Amino acid sequence: MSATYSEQAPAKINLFLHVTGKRDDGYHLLESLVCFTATGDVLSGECRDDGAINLTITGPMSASLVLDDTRDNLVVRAARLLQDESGTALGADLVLDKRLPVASGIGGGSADAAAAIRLLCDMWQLDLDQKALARISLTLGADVPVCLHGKTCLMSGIGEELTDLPDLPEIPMVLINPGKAVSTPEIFKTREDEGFSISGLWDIEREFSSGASLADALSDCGNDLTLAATSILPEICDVLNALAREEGCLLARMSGSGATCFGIYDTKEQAEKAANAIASQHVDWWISPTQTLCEQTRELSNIGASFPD
Ligand SMILES: C[C@@](CO)(OP(=O)(O)O)[C@H](O)COP(=O)(O)OP(=O)(O)OC[C@H]1O[C@@H](n2ccc(N)nc2=O)[C@H](O)[C@@H]1O
Ligand SMILES: Nc1ncnc2c1ncn2[C@@H]1O[C@H](COP(=O)(O)OP(=O)(O)O)[C@@H](O)[C@H]1O
Repeated sequence: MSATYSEQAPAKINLFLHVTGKRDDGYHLLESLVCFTATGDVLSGECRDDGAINLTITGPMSASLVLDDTRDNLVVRAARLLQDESGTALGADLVLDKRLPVASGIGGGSADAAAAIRLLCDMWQLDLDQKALARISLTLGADVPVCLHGKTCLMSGIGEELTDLPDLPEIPMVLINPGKAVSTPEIFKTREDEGFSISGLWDIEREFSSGASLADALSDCGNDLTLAATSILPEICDVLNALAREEGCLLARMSGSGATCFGIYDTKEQAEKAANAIASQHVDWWISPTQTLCEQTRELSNIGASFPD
């Protein structure tokens, strides 16, 4: 029996997201402080020697994806690109435990693609250089390079320029999605008439010892896609208000192109309490109390333990 490999696909959070320009090909230039959370999908797999790539999708959010052709799934696309690049004759039976809401601004599909790259490079013992991996990841989506990087960083360009930042402490958070997908291209199109933010505002050397000091610095920034997203899905305002009104909330903001929003809380207890209180009023919302991944917790999660449900 062949060994089972497993990789975690943590949700990506855009702590701030500024749109700083637009390229001739229509892609937008961004500047975003990105971190990752202990909430995420889990990808596992076994090696095949016939080159076939099979994907089974399980988990609470699998219904949003199982009806799609799995050939279009970012996990399978990542696997095919790695096969082409490396020339390997190996294949894989992959299982994606889908826990993150789909098309929700926390990069679930991108995180899965990045997890597939990590898992298959390990399983197939590929020795591809960083340049090849960066190229493959960007081909899969603008958010895939940062998910492959997997560490707190400042993301710029269209998503391919990554600057490491001092690690964040473990910050208590609540993630909420109102249960409705939003389309990233549509959000960018809707904000067409809005101007651009200035780049270079974030002090890349600044260190934060607590969620409070981070939230304070983040209050000078924002998410430039919020106006467009709330005009398409006004429920996002309800989510932001629900997060902000709970005790201990230091900041409530939308991630990416939405609709998932995050609240930063002073303590873990306050985050848990807020999540429970909001869940009792909104049974159809996806609500996840969590925390940011920092160096220490990331090392622990690499041991192979899966994310908490
Ligand atoms: C907005 C962000 C912020 O982190 O997050 P999400 O909302 O997806 O989580 C990302 O840039 C999304 O990255 P990703 O979802 O991989 O985007 P892609 O598949 O490459 O592009 C989808 C579409 O979004 C628009 N797009 C995306 C990225 C970018 N820098 N400029 C753009 O204009 C383009 O219209 C593109 O056709
Ligand atoms: N493994 C996957 N998980 C989620 N979405 C996927 C996956 N593979 C392909 N997709 C497609 O990618 C699109 C963006 O999904 P996702 O990455 O979840 O969005 P976002 O980056 O906004 O959180 C969806 O429309 C979905 O159909």
